[in-house]
Amino acid sequence: MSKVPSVVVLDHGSGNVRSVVRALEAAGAHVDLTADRARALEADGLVVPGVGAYAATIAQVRAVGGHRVIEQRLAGGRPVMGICVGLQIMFESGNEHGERSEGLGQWPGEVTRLQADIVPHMGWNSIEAGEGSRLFDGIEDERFYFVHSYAARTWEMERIGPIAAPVVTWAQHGGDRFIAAVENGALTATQFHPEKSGAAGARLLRNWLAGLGADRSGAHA
Ligand SMILES: NC(=O)CC[C@H](N)C(=O)O
Repeated sequence: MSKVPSVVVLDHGSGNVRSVVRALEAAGAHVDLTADRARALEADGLVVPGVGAYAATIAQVRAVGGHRVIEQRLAGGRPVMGICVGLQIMFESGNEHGERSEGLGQWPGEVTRLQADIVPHMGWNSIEAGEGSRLFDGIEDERFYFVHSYAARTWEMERIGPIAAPVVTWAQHGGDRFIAAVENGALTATQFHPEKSGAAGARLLRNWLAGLGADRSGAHA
């Protein structure tokens, strides 16, 4: 019998986390909002949400030791999901208001300002799910809610030998194309807010939870 997946939402001082907690609970997870290292390592899944500036967010994540927890989880193939700035800090760096900040470097490339007449990109938008995506399985109306002025606008990570290439999902705003989601083994991230994206967002979170392999009882058939 598979148990209810346990998820830690990393409490690094960002706003908007309560809606992430509620959305994950509605999707069927037991959720803790904490920065406690042991609990963040032990949970079936770790979610790194974030709203606000890149520099402040990465500083907050480092201040609670989140960067070490993320590294340690990913080294052991334990799932992590980044949301909004939580996606952005997974890249090498971010450049907001002329301030360049070093990110966690899980993916090469820099997060830069959207090149569009209307910024921030705020509202519902469609996405082009990457081939082989599991995150968007079963989601017919692929429209999600975005609130951002910066984005990863290029994908520089090539396939590395037998290692499967990450699945990258794109979106467009004002003629500018940017990364809307990445599925890279244990690391998943969305630029949009699944917790604000209605039924599509709820299904996406259920899809992510389903992949957590919550049954860690060892009683594999
Ligand atoms: N929603 C946000 O906090 C936006 C995150 C980031 N500062 C951006 O503008 O892209």
